[in-house]
Amino acid sequence: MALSFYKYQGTGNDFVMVDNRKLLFPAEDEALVKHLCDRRMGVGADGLILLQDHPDYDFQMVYYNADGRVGSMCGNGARCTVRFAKQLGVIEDVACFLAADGEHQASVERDLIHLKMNDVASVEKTGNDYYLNTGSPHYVRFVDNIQELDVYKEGRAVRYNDRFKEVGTNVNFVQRISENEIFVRTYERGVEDETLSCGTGVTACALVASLEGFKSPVKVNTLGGDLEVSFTRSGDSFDHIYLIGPAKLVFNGSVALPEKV
Ligand SMILES: N[C@@H](CCC[C@H](N)C(=O)O)C(=O)O
Repeated sequence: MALSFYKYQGTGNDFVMVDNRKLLFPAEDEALVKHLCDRRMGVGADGLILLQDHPDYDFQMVYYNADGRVGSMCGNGARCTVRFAKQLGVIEDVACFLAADGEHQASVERDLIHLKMNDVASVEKTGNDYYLNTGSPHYVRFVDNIQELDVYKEGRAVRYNDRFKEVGTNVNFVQRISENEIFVRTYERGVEDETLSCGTGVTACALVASLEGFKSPVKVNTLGGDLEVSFTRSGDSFDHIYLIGPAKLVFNGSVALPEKV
């Protein structure tokens, strides 16, 4: 049996996308999702996303990390899903959809997707670092040597420390580039490696940057490309948060499904 899929990437965070409006995908099969995300034995991706119908929304996105487990909110994946929905004719240029952390609005504006993120009620300061949830949990640390940093080693040290080893966290490293520009590298939970960008991570870092004097909008450079985050801040609470950036179709195809072991 073969599965039709589309491969999308949002600033290098890449996803296997499946039109699951007929609900034919075995959504409980973690081993299958992990196989499809495997970069040698499968299609290869940071995650897998099912686009599904929903009675109250234009569509619902179901996100899985590359480890096969259902994940939390995926900002880059959501931007790719909006582009995918437009490609399928499910939407035109605006969308109201359901994700793991609730309802999101989005719009397609030429080659950029504008995604409204959920409000952030507070940010925890821990030493010189920060911890917050932008739909997924993010630990944020400012550094001065971001290009030389061993993100895998330093990210895993936080992700598997006594506080986070059970449920995990994404770990972001931030360097100031100019008065309103930062560079972000992310070790991603559930991928268990550095990804070229992480949308909820970029959002978290931009909000934290504003606690350190940056003003909205914050330009965020990542290894996979550039994004922008705009927001309204009141103390350490944030709303009207938008993650803005490109999302592109890379290829589509069909993949043989492994025989059940
Ligand atoms: N890459 C995603 C984040 C996906 C969820 C994350 N791996 C987690 O498990 O928290 C993004 O673009 O936000």
